[in-house]
Amino acid sequence: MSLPQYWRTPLCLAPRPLHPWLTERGSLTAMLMAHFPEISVKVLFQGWQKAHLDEADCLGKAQIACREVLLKSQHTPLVYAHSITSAAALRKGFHLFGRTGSRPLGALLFADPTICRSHLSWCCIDQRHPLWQKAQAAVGTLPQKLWARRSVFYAGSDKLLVTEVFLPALFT
Ligand SMILES: C=C(O[C@@H]1C=C(C(=O)O)C=C[C@H]1O)C(=O)O
Repeated sequence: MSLPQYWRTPLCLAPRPLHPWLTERGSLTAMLMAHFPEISVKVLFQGWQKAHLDEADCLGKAQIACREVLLKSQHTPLVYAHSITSAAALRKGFHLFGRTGSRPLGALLFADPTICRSHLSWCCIDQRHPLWQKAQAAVGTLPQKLWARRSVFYAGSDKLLVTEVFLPALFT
């Protein structure tokens, strides 16, 4: 069992070039588009899976609907994103979640003024964390430590937990 990665890590411990990316409260996709050419979404997985250990407190331990993507600039991967919601939320507040396709999820979330967002939290993850393992499987060799952020989007009482892992092109 992997050790818990702490999502209350002080921002000052993150590499300074990552601070604007970690703290951006608007659409991360829009921010990437403003800094990199030809941003695209490569869908890696869209389906049902078990919540990770550090997600269970947000969405419980039942099977959850999951979307995993790479946000890329041309051939360069920039962000590995992992978004999860409940079966009930798929029928209600996040009914478009399963039909996003290669459109960025943010385009849907930030277009709906009724959807709210929690505070952002960040964490340094390593090879013990499933998201570090999935990012490496998707892009190949990665540094031993990566920084990730996460927040919860709310549609009424329905929750969508979005975690974004920042890849080396953004901090090296
Ligand atoms: C939430 C946003 O959407 C981005 C795109 C995602 C997707 O297409 O699955 C997931 C997380 C984000 O990196 C955003 O742009 O802020």
